[in-house]
Amino acid sequence: MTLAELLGAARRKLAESGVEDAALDARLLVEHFTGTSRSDAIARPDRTIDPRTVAEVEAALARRCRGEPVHRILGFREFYGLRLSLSAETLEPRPDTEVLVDAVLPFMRDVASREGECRVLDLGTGTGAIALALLANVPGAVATGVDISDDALATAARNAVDLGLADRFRPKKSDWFAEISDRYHVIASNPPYIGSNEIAALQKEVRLFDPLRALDGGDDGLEPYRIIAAGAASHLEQGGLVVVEIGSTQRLEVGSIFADAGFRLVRALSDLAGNDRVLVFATA
Ligand SMILES: C[S@@+](CC[C@H](N)C(=O)[O-])C[C@H]1O[C@@H](n2cnc3c(N)ncnc32)[C@H](O)[C@@H]1O
Repeated sequence: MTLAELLGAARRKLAESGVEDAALDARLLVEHFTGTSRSDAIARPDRTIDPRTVAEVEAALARRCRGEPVHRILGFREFYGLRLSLSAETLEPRPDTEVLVDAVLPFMRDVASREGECRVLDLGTGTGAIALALLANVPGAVATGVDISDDALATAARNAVDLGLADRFRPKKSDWFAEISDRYHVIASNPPYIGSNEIAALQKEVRLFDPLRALDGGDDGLEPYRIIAAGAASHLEQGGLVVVEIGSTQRLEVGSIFADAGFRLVRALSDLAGNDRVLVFATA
């Protein structure tokens, strides 16, 4: 089978199964398993693909047709220009979370240049996405990535090594602040924020393949914010910031949870679709 034939067959199979981005997903899977690039498809469409590789592509397409997200099949996803490995207990990092990184980078650069170091605590680090993106962009930063999942912490640690950031990243097992005693200039978190009874209604790509612990924010989806707001003041350096990702309908509720804990809202940012997505707080 040629590369062009394989690409065409993959596109058709995904489209017939109702996969939304059939052409893109087909290309990503074919390129990954054949070790080819976009330009190979143009410059060498007649290149022969061996039967074993075709079988690998077919197995990957079958997984995608059953609803498994394309990046789970690939085993990695790009976040803020960084290639992050995924594992069973890590959330697949989402482009919307890049807004959170943008929101605190200027503050972190200021702190690092003024004080020589900027310390970040990433609560619920998963793949390490937030912490590692911040470290990659602020050479004077150091980060502690907290998670309750050993699998996620192992993956975050591996990603830090792969990206050459391991000397500034400390993975730490903790139930939110329970094992944390230091103070930080930035406390960042993209916590689980879906209400427990809303999980069943999520798209199957999310419901079946993102870990429940990364999604479930308790009865009203706000429980982690209550814990983070309650513990933030005693873990924040003077003049520091708390930055959290929120669900698109949670701005007022999360705002009042932090206000009750003694914080004022400094900035609210929207995601790429214009939904409320990130809130930045400072002590009132
Ligand atoms: C929505 S995911 C965010 C992952 C990553 N920060 C990102 O933005 O892609 C939430 C993370 O919180 C972690 N988590 C859930 N409960 C926790 C707890 N009690 N203490 C610490 N981390 C927790 C989950 O394991 C998961 O990795």
